Amino acid sequence: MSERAALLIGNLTHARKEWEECAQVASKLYEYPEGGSREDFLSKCKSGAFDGTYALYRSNDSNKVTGNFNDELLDALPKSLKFICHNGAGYDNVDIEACTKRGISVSSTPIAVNEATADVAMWLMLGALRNIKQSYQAVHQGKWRGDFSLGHDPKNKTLGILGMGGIGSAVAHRAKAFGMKIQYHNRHQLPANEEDGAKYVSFEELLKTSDVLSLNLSLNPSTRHIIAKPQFDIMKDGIIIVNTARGPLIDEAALVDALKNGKVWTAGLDVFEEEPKIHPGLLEAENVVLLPHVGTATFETQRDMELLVLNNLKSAIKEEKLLTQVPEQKKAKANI
Ligand SMILES: O=CC(=O)O
Repeated sequence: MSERAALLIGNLTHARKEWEECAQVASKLYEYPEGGSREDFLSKCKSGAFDGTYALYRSNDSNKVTGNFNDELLDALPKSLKFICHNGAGYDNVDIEACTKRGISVSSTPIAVNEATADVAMWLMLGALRNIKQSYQAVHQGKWRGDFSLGHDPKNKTLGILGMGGIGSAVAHRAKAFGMKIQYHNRHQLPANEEDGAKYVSFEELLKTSDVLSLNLSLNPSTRHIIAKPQFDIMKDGIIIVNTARGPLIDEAALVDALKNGKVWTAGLDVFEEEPKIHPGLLEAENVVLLPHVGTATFETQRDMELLVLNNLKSAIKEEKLLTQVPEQKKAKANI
């Protein structure tokens, strides 16, 4: 077997020991910890510092350092690279088509993220239903209830889920326990046994008839700004928007307008169009609940995600296949 080294880009917090154990299957372990820069990373790659790398682990936060995995970066990586194991359910910062063209397989971390992200979606949904920001701020400012107004119950409200994958289904499961009626839209209807009573509707019907809309789909060129002014225009007046998926799914400026003119009653957001920058209209708005992209930020989930990435890495080195390869590549398998 030719050399099969592994490269860790970014930090591992919960599964350090398991990473070190990868030395049993990899011919060598390289590390490029956080703290560098894209320029530095590219020059190390070009100088041969990671030669022989066959599979790499890419932490989600390392994107801040290396930037997106695009043509430029893929060209600089060692030619021996065959597998990219990305830590994150979303992988919009990896150019999958460019990887496929080079014969590089990519995995992400679905499943491991489902429960924690769905918990945060419910937290934001309940917060938005109660328009919690006003009373939360008032009590912290010593104003007791302040300019208090009543919220809404989830019970009997129609929750529209855009993207009924693992996270969407976990949101549906939780929302049902709160008495919500669930409808969803996907490119394809799920088999009846996976719908768990949720109603499949068209995208337009979802927008027109939902009281609360939860975004649980991935970001790609065809879903960027899937929610913009024309979509807000046909929604019910007073709809509530929850986004725990990716910020650029929503045209943030259009959301700010819709919050101002009352089309959207409140919103609960964990993700933003230009993270970590947040549209000033959202920061100022009294009717939004904001979190700084912490959907998967629990000890248990972070560890599960790290372990899943490492299991992908080990499977790549030992068996030349990934456990959770991204779906686009499964379709384009012929090219890999
Ligand atoms: O946003 C978090 C993830 O993609 O896992």
